[in-house]
Amino acid sequence: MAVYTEVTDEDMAAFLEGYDLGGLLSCKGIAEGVENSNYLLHCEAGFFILTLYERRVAEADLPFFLGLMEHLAERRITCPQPVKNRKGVALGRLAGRPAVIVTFLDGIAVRRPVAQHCAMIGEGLARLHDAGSDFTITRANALSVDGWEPLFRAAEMRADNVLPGLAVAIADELSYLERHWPKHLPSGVIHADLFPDNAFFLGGKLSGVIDFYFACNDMFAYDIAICLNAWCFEPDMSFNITKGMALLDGYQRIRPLTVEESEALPLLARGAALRFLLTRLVDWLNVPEGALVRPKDPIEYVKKLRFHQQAQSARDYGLLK
Ligand SMILES: Nc1ncnc2c1ncn2[C@@H]1O[C@H](COP(=O)(O)OP(=O)(O)O)[C@@H](O)[C@H]1O
Ligand SMILES: N[C@@H](CCOP(=O)(O)O)C(=O)O
Repeated sequence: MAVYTEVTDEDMAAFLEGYDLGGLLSCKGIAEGVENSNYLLHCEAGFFILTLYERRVAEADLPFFLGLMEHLAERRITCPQPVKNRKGVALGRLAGRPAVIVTFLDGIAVRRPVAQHCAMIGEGLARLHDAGSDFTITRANALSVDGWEPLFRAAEMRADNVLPGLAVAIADELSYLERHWPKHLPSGVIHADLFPDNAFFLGGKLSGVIDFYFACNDMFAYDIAICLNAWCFEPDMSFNITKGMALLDGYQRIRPLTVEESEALPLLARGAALRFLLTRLVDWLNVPEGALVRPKDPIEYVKKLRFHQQAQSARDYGLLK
């Protein structure tokens, strides 16, 4: 359960007084997520999500995230919308943290995606990339290759307690990726965390996308690589090429990949696996005392990384052309 910051009833009531949402009927800490503190608010005006931004979200980046959600919604991407208070401002402060209320999205996040979900997520991702093309605020990816070394240093001394030999394996991979990371692939606004828990489905269709707090400007194909990692492995950590094919086909129905993007896919998949391995490792080793959170398993991403390290080409992910 991700609640790092508790909010007193008095503080909550004072905060909500600034909004036109009617009385608070109930407020529950949300069991999913690992990054921020989230509460489900039931107000007289309906259901809302209250997010208190925690350690990985820089307050200066909030105009990018909130502006992006508004921009995407104007281009028919269903995503949460920041709710403005009576002064017309969405970003507030609660219990010492930056805080925002967003609209609640209906839909179900699938626990065990099948190929059809992967096809829809591929298509949805490409639509999101297109919709972001005229968004004018930019944000560098703080968790791209330059951000991995500091994460590794924060976990290096204790990495072998999680898995013997892990520190050396990460150091070697980091050094390889730093030398080979591509620089000139097509780029734009990417979601950067489009995992199954951040995509909702309703009536057999992708109904909405949430959690834009890693969104940034980076390579489109890197976002695809993140999704291949998150959506196309089986619980035994074998890669399901049928799901990979579905995701890549779905994406290319909207935005075909360039030859350079296809060729870079195995390398980008390695980078994406290392990125999530590192944040999970750091979080696994540093659960804040008293926080209600279930940290995610870093070893899952060690296994995914091993698959990518032996991949020869994009064909190993189901890319046929
Ligand atoms: N706008 C929303 N509508 C409906 N549910 C939401 C919304 N935002 C968050 N949630 C719920 O809260 C959970 C945690 O949100 P998420 O943004 O993933 O947290 P974190 O910032 O910690 O990654 C989600 O898995 C989902 O169940
Ligand atoms: N997707 C990340 C963790 C952060 O995302 P959240 O949406 O689950 O809070 C991972 O799986 O490592």
